[in-house]
Amino acid sequence: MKSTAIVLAAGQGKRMNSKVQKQFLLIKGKPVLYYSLSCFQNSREIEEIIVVTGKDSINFCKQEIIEAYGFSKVKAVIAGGRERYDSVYAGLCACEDSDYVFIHDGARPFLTEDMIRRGKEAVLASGACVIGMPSKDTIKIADENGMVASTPSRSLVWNIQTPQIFSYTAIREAYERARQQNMADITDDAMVMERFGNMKIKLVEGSYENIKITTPEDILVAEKILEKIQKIY
Ligand SMILES: Nc1ccn([C@@H]2O[C@H](COP(=O)(O)OP(=O)(O)OP(=O)(O)O)[C@@H](O)[C@H]2O)c(=O)n1
Ligand SMILES: C[C@](O)(CO)[C@H](O)COP(=O)(O)O
Repeated sequence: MKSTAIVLAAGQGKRMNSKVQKQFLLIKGKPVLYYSLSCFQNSREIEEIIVVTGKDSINFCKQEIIEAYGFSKVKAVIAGGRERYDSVYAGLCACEDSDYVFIHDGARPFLTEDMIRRGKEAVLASGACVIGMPSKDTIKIADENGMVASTPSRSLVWNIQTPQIFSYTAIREAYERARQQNMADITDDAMVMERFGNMKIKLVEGSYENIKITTPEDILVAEKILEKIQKIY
């Protein structure tokens, strides 16, 4: 059985507001993208990696990250699209003979082997799962006027992370159907499966440290997390 990691690094990083795209910013001397690639490279559960990046960053990625750090499982570095879901679709189209895909934000450096293993177990059992954590905050649903409409029970609310892991055939089919429709409000792959697929999605525990680097203060938080986990990369 072949598992492929699709690592997304084609975003503009507008909310980061930096000259260098956030996936290439350095945390303790290494690019953000390095950390998740390193985890997939060292994982026994992953056979190959596809990196999706901006058209203008393909050579940089190949030379300065994949060759420089010896990420031998990377099979292809391809151009993404305008939206995250376009980049995911490009990654899915680049897969060959994959049984399972781990779709991961390159902007989330701190996934772990344990998460990958838990995700693999869940996808083998159910065909679709997402990594996430129970919400620590109370969540409110707003109405169109910015007023509180309702409060879901916090015990049922999760914050969703990546990787999001699927049977390849099931997520590819869901994406093919979705692309015939309006995808404008789609923010993750589970939504594609929920709306256009045929599998129930298992929630699998990730970690509160599995943050997405989004705004400038996240880099400071990431440095602290890295100091804390003292991971040898
Ligand atoms: N067209 C896109 C948009 C996003 N991503 C990737 O999807 C992940 C999550 O997206 P997000 O954090 O929103 O990144 P950006 O789109 O770069 O950020 P922003 O919305 O601030 O521009 C990131 O690893 C990003 O590189 C991508 O591959 N292709
Ligand atoms: C996929 C995701 O990371 C799950 O939390 C998130 O939805 C990506 O959203 P973004 O707006 O592309 O950062």
